[in-house]
Amino acid sequence: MQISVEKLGKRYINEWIFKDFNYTFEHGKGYALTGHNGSGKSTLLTILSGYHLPSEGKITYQNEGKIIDAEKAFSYFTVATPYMELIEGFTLIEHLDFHFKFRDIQKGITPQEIMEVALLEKSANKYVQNFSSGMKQRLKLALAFYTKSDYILLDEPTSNLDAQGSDWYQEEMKKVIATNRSVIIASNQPEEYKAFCPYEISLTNFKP
Ligand SMILES: Nc1ncnc2c1ncn2[C@@H]1O[C@H](COP(=O)(O)OP(=O)(O)OP(=O)(O)O)[C@@H](O)[C@H]1O
Repeated sequence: MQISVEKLGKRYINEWIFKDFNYTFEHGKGYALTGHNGSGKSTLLTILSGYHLPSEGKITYQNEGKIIDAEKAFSYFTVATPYMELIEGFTLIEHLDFHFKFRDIQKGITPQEIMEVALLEKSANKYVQNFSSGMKQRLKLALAFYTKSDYILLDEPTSNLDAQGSDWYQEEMKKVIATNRSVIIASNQPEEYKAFCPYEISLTNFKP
């Protein structure tokens, strides 16, 4: 899928966060959204995935030359962001069973394998609300990596991860890149994106 963004702007009350943002995101490429705290990286991710509306401008989603309705574009994305809520009242296995009912998962991947990949196999029957923040982050990332999607959107992906978790992220991202999907990573930590995102977009440049 290609995402074309024209004259995009977001304003909260009287403050423009960014304005006149024009860009085309191509299939199979890696993009980093950088910029100072508050420059709008997370906000732009939420707008690209259709979770929030822009204040002005236009986003066009196209797949193999065909326009995709904005309302249907969400199925082309997986996200691991702070605004993506896990279902706290489910155990891990219940959460995965629920997720598998609603989204297409990468071929041949089972709930058990997601647990193993996310280093959570000992927590199958633990309630998600009792997970540590690092465990929640690994679960979010594993769901984003192993659910079928054209675009993976990540917001500060290694926040809450320890050294082992950060190494795990690096290894999983290498596999993601090899599958020819697009990734867009909002981050100010070069180690989270440098190896995977040849294209860097600084939102600081779009502050009016
Ligand atoms: N719902 C909201 N209402 C008002 N202002 C908001 C809202 N959401 C975000 N903002 C403001 O928009 C600006 C951009 O926030 P955003 O979280 O997108 O920045 P960021 O670049 O991701 O920051 P950080 O690097 O700190 O994560 C900030 O000034 C923030 O206070």
